[in-house]
Amino acid sequence: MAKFTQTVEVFQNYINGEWKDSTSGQVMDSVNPANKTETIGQLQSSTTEEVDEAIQSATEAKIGWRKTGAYQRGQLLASVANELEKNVDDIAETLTKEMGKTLPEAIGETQRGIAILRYYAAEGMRKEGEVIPASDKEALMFTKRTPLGVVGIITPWNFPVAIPIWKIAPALVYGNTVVFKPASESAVTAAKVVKCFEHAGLPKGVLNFITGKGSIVGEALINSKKLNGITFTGSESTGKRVAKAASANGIKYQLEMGGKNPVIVLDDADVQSAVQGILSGAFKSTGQKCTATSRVIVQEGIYEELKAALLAETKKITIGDGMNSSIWMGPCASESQLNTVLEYIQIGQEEGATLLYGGQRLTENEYAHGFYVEPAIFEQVTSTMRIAQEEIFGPVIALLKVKTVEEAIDIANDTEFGLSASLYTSNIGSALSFIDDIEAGLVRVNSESAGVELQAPFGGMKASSTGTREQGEAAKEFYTAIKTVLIRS
Ligand SMILES: NC(=O)C1=CN([C@@H]2O[C@H](COP(=O)(O)OP(=O)(O)OC[C@H]3O[C@@H](n4cnc5c(N)ncnc54)[C@H](OP(=O)(O)O)[C@@H]3O)[C@@H](O)[C@H]2O)C=CC1
Ligand SMILES: O=C(O)CCC(=O)C(=O)O
Repeated sequence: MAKFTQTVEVFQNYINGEWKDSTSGQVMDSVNPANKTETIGQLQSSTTEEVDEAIQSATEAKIGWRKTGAYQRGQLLASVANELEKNVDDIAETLTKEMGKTLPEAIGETQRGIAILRYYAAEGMRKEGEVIPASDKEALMFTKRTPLGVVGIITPWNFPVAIPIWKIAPALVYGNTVVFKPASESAVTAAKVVKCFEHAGLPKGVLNFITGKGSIVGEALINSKKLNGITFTGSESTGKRVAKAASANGIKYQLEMGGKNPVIVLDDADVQSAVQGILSGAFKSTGQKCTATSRVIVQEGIYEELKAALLAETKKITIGDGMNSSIWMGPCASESQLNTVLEYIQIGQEEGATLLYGGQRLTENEYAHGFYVEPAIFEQVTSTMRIAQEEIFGPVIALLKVKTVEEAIDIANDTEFGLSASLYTSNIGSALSFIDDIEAGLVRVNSESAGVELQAPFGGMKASSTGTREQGEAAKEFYTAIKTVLIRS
C-alpha cells in the first residue's frame, strides 16, 4: 500500500521586501489544536542576527516612509484591506485550524481586520495637528504629529488577525516602519496577513516579519537599542520584561495584558439577557480573550434563577472542531493552555469551591487528538481564591453571591486587573454608580464583557495595561510624538 505523506507548507521571514529562510536552517511546526496530528505549516526558527537585520531594514526604510505622506500611506492600507477581503476564506480557515476558534468567529475576526485597515486608511486624510494662538500675534503656532520611527510589535495567539492589524495599521499610517514578531502558535495565519501587505505594494523594509521563539526572537527585539517604540499584547510576565527593557533603552512602550473580568447581575436584571451575555463573554473563543468573563457576581435575590438558567444554557454548548458548523466552542489553542485550564479547575476544587458543572478533559472518539475541555462553572467561590484572582484564559466561570450593588462593585474591583467589567440591571442609578466606581478600562452595561469596537479606545487599568489606549483615534497617542512649531516671518 502506498504511504500517504502530508505536504506541509513552509513560511519564511519577510525582511526588506523579501521572503527568506532563516540561516538557522531550523523550522517550528504549527499544529491544529483540534487535531494535533495535523501540521498547519512550518515557520522559521530565526536567530538574533536576523532580528537585527529586520530592524536594520526598518531603519533604512523609515525616512522614505515618513516622507511618503499620510494620504498615500492611507491609500496603501486601503489596498491591504482589499487584499485581505480577497483572502477572507483562506485566512479565516487557517485561523480556525491553527488556533481553534470556530469558523464564524474566525471570519468575524478577519472581517474586523478589514474594517480596522479601512478605518486607519481614512486616518491618512484626517488632521495631524492643531493651530494654537501664540502670545506673539505675529507668530503662527501649531502642533504637528511625527512618527516614532521603528516600532517593534509582539502579538499573542488568541487574535492572530485582529491584534496584529490593530497595531500594524496605525503604526504604518502615522508613518512608522515595523518589525513584527507574531506568537509562534498562530504564526501561519500572521504570515498570510503579512502577504496581504506585500501584495498591496508596501515599499520594501516598511513591514518586516520575523518568526521564532519568544525567548530568542522576542527577547532580541525587546532588548534592541535601535527601536523607537514597542507595543505588546500577551501575558503579564512577558509584559513586565518588555517594560523593563524599554525603560532601560529609553523607548516608548505600550502593554496590553490580562484581565479577570467581572459581570455583575443585580436583582432587577433581565436574566435571559444576562445569561446570553455571560455565555458569549465567558465561553466564545473557549474563554481565551483578555476581555473574557471569568467572575459572575450575582445579587442574592436572583442568584438561584440565574444559576439555573446559566447551567441549562451551558449544557447545550456543542464542543468540537471549529471547522464543523454545528460546533459552538472549539478546543483550547494549545496543550499548554489546556493544561493551565485543567490545573485551575483542580486548584478551584482544592480551594473549596464547588464545581457545579463541566471542567472535564474530553479525550474519546472525535476528541482523541485535540485539546478539548468542557466549560466549567464553579460556585461557593470567595474573592480571595486563586480562581477568583488569577487569569485562567479558558472556559471557566466563578459564581460569587452578594447582598448589595456596593458589595458587588467592591468584589469586582478586588483584583490586580482592570480591563473590562459589565453590569446587568434595569436601574439607571445602579448603572451610574457602576460606571463611576468600577476600576476597568472597558465598562459595559447590559452587554457582555468581551467585544471591542475598533473606532473606540481599548485598554485597561491597573495591571491590565500601561494605561495607554489602542485602536480608534487613541492609537495616535502611542504611535506619534508631537512637535510644537512656532513660525515668525
Ligand atoms: N490578549 C491577552 O491579554 C493575552 C494574554 N495571555 C495570557 O498569557 C498566558 C500565557 O500565554 P503565552 O502565549 O505564553 O503568552 P506570552 O506573553 O508568552 O506570549 C505573547 C507573545 O510574547 C512572545 N514572547 C514570549 N516570551 C517572550 C520574551 N521573553 N520576550 C519577548 N517576547 C516574548 C510570544 O512569543 P512565542 O509565541 O514565540 O512564545 C508571543 O508572541 C495565557 O494563559 C494568558 O493568561 C496570552 C495571550 C494573550
Ligand atoms: O474582546 C475582544 O474582541 C478583544 C480581546 C483582546 O484584545 C484580547 O483578548 O487580547
